[in-house]
Amino acid sequence: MKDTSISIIGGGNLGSSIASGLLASGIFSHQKIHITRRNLEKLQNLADQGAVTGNNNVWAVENADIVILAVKPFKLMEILQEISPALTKDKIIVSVVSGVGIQEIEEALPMQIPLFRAMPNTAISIKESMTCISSLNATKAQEEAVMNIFNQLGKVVKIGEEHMDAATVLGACGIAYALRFIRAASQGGIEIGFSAEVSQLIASQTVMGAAKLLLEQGKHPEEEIDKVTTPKGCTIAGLNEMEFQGFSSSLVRGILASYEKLQ
Ligand SMILES: NC(=O)C1=CN([C@@H]2O[C@H](COP(=O)(O)OP(=O)(O)OC[C@H]3O[C@@H](n4cnc5c(N)ncnc54)[C@H](O)[C@@H]3O)[C@@H](O)[C@H]2O)C=CC1
Ligand SMILES: O=C(O)[C@@H]1CCC=N1
Repeated sequence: MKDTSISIIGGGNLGSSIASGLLASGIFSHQKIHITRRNLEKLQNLADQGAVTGNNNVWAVENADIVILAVKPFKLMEILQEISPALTKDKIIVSVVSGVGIQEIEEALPMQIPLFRAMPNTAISIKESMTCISSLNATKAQEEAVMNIFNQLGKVVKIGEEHMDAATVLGACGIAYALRFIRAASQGGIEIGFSAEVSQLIASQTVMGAAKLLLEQGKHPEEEIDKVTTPKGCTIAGLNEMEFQGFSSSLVRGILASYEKLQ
């Protein structure tokens, strides 16, 4: 893909994370990665790594084979109108905007264009995203090309558009929930004697190990939990107290509250 150009419109939290992941991945030549934002100073770090930064969205789209839209939902229609004159049928559009359906985006476009919705999370900056993808008007080859990009930036799964809000909650918002778990566990660790630094290291590496046990061995969480819960031991005592305090149900209810916010 060294000759392919990619433009990210909206270099905020997610857009910049995507650019960082792309720069680290080597999928595209650095000078073929364009990123726009109104305040260019905030993109200096990406420019220092060789990405092309700017605030001209039309130029960025004209000079792109793949366009990633990463602005806030309320800005999306305005941006689509702005870039419409620069769009051609051979460009691929990928929206990472939450809560705006693929049909709604298509209706705002001047012609039929291969259109994707992708829902990554901010770990895309270190090539560890979970990205869910759906598409409209795309050929098999275009689908493979887009899946291949996100596959190199973490894990990717193709989903029906109707599941995109669920993907937003579980994957994109989910990283915040996982981080809050780590933060809370670290605070517990400090209470029982560790420094903040050591506590965070233990909590973070433990979560990574737990996730890898499931991802690499395809195990069910309870199977792995059973290996840790010694009869009359401290693990089951902790787990049962957590459940008594609503641990699992607070997560399920939080996920539902997040999902309802998108409806
Ligand atoms: N932050 C996250 O973890 C995730 C965000 N999303 C979606 O990604 C989109 C972006 O979210 P964030 O990065 O968090 O928001 P953000 O506010 O950090 O980024 C949006 C960026 O767009 C820029 N922008 C505004 N108008 C512009 C224009 N006319 N031309 C160029 N740039 C312009 C803003 O200056 C800002 O830097 C949202 O639609 C959000 O729903 C999706 C998944 C995860
Ligand atoms: O909280 C939000 O609205 C956005 C969407 C997914 C992650 N952040």
